[in-house]
Amino acid sequence: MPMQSPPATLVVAYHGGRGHTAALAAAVVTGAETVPDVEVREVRVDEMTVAQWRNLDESTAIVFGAPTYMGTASAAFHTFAEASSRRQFVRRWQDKLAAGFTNSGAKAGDKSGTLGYFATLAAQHGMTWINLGLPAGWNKSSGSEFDVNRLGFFAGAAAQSNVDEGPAAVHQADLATAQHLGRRVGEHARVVVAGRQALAVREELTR
Ligand SMILES: Cc1cc2nc3c(=O)[nH]c(=O)nc-3n(C[C@H](O)[C@H](O)[C@H](O)COP(=O)(O)O)c2cc1C
Repeated sequence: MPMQSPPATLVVAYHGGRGHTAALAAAVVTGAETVPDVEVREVRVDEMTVAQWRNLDESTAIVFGAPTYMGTASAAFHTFAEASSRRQFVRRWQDKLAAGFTNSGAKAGDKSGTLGYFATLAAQHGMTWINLGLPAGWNKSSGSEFDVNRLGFFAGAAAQSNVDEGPAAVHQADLATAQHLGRRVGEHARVVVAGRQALAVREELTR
């Protein structure tokens, strides 16, 4: 008889400055919500409560997000990351899945610094990094700025928003890329939960 796995839980933990990164966070949530058996939450890392820390502690996957400021994640995100060291000391986030997304004003804008920082944070916690899993878009004559992964990042989802426009102008290709990341992490989280449960049952049966 097929076994019902408990739901996986995915938390999008982000700092949004003027709203562009928040729009991307919403897109990650939308993508993750398309995956069955995955519960999705969003927390703003500059407004953490005890309950939200608990959400992170109990999650299967955490997707980190922040605007790129001065070539790295925003200071508010770094404050959250430093606060997470209490979890790191006791390996509380060990073996969770992790991924990341960022927005910047320039097309490149040193966003790799931010995505690389997220991956390092994940590694310090012993988390497993999920990359974007998409080829580069907009890199051939038949391509366009509306290609998914139009900016050609691989470590995570990267977006560019003009500094003189509001969050409503976040590029639709970047929103689609963020949705893809949410779906991808959700799918991996679901597999991890189902796999762990199957292993536990097998070990129980062979005891
Ligand atoms: C303090 C500060 C530093 C910034 N540094 C960068 C940068 O290094 N690279 C870049 O392309 N844009 C930079 N920007 C532009 C922001 O990345 C961009 O406005 C931001 O991602 C918008 O997202 P938000 O609305 O979530 O803040 C910077 C903006 C600020 C305020």
